[in-house]
Amino acid sequence: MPVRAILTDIEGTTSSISFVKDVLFPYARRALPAFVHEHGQEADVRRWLDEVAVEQGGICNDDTIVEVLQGWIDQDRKHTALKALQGMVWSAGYESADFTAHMYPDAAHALREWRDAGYPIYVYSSGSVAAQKLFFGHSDAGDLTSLVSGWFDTEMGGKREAASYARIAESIGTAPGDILFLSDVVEELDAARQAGMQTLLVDRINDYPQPRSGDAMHGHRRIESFASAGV
Ligand SMILES: CSCCC(=O)C(=O)COP(=O)(O)O
Ligand SMILES: [Mg+2]
Repeated sequence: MPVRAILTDIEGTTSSISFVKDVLFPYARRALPAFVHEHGQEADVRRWLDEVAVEQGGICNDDTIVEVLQGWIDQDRKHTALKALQGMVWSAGYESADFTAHMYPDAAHALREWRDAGYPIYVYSSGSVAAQKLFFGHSDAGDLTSLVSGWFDTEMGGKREAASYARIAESIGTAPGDILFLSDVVEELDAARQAGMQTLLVDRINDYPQPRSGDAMHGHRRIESFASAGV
């Protein structure tokens, strides 16, 4: 089937899970208390803190909200409010050059090649759109934001729900069957395939030392590098 557009996940796909778990999450965990203290009354921050407070049964203390958020970081919850706040916190880390975002060289190379060949590239990650832009803008391979035609986060819906992929296809104006989605998570690929997209399972051997095979692949073609995508 021809491919007309590429949609990619970030963590575990273009970039290592360990960078997110060992650098980004601890940074956000440490920086959250001071960030909420300094910016908690700004409308775009308050909005998310209030959402957490209401969801937790009406907490009225910011320190408690911070503890809830830190617990969610420890559990790797893909909650839209947490992801929005994490993006704001990481901004300071990237800007002060505390770290750059990990990007596999094969991913950066393929994204450039695909873009040069005329394929529009889109990103769909649980990280907020702002966090995705920071990530691609401060990657090990330099600023890659100009390669990306559009960014999608969980405001489109959960990554394991077929409806989210249908919404993304509609938003970019391309038939689902012409879109190739790359991810390390089989359940995300199942949802994308249910919406009609083509899929590739990315097994980064640093992240997945036990390569998925047989039944664990759910019939998705498996690659270990973007160089083998065959686009
Ligand atoms: C791009 S922001 C940092 C990663 C992150 O917070 C996250 O939850 C990534 O999830 P993904 O959907 O890219 O696997
Ligand atoms: Mg992933």
